[in-house]
Amino acid sequence: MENTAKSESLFRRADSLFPGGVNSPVRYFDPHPLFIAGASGQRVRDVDGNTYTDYVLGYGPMILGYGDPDVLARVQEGLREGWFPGAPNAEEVSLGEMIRESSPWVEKMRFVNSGTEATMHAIRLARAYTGRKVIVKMEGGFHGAHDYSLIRSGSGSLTFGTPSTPGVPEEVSATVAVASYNDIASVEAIFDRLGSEIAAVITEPVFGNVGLIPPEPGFLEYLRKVTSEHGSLLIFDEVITGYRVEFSAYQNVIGIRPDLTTMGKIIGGGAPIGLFGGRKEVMERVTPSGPVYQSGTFSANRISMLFGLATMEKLANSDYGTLNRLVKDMAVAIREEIEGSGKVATVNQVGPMFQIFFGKESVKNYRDAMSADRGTYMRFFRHMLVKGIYVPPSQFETCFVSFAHTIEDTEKFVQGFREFIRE
Ligand SMILES: Cc1ncc(COP(=O)(O)O)c(C=O)c1O
Ligand SMILES: NCC(=O)CCC(=O)O
Repeated sequence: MENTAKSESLFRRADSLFPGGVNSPVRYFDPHPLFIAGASGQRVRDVDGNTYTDYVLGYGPMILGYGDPDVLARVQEGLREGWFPGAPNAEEVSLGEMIRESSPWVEKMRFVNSGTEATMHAIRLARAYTGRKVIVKMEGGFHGAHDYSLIRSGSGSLTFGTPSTPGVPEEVSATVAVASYNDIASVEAIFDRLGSEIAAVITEPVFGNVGLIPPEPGFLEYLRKVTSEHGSLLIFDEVITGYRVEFSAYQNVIGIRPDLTTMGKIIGGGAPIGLFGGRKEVMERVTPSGPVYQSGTFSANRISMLFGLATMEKLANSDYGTLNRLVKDMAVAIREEIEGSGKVATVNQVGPMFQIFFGKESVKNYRDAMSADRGTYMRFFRHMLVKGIYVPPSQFETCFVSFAHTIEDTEKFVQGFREFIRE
């Protein structure tokens, strides 16, 4: 790393305030995280003045890059009217309409403040609607940090070695059955045993919290079929994938209709947001139109709605095809570097998301990801940081590319990778 004395000093203060010195565990890395002072386009600048081309993008929301002038102007204009929470506003209607027009299977929705809230409420709603208790989730699937889903979960809960965290009552964990992503037989076995008790299957359509893993052909189709046959709901957690690959939820890219969808990240343009939505008859069970309680002081607050609206309006006119091609070409170049080096590694890529795994020929499920060489990944992370490139400080996150990234950026990334893999 370059000189990071100011980050180090801030971390010392932070460490006395926050557990582990951070306000979310995924931000931590040894010996201390970088404190970011500013960000513009595809780059972030730390408090010591070092700049990095960023492939973290705030863990996903910043698909336009940072400080987009059109978003900023729109939000500044809107904020002149104030930033009141706790009352309906015109912006929530416009954003909701925009989402339903571009993701029509989200017939009715509710805005919340995070992806965690979104999946928590979606799960409760599925249980209420079906009158059943059991939730099926995928091993390594991450749906936020609440009790219902922190069971053999991904992201920071893997990185920090607490796959089933202390503090979750056994009674809650006992209502969750864990299957394997991309493994139809593992889902089938659970339905054979518990079919009539299963309220819902929840999964990320593209796995993004054990690194990145695309769905194998037929897997998501099978989830749709088996849930329909058993009267269970299918929940797609699109907190990462919503509006990532095209201007729509990923469900429309693959043509599979879930009963409920959760979103977050991009639809709030970098301000706190979450959404759960889906079939009208299911969503109408939510208070006040139905009995399933859900509320929030800051839900659909005007700041998040303004950021979301400005970002989504811009995304509606953005060329996802070019972005996806840029990242696909980058993945091809990385693959060539791996082959040329004679080393064992692989890269998974879907649209503007990718992740590299060392020591594996291919990564198709959670077990593959877990057996990748995490030590080498962390050495790669540090190597790239020295080159001025910031990738997530964990094997179990996904690299994101924004509309602000250029071919020069991706070439520089590939060059950094080449130096590392040949070393
Ligand atoms: C798929 C998925 N679901 C849910 C969440 C939780 O979202 P949040 O961090 O906004 O609570 C995340 C990421 O954090 C995620 O990747
Ligand atoms: N992929 C996991 C996340 O994006 C979580 C971010 C956080 O908890 O800070």
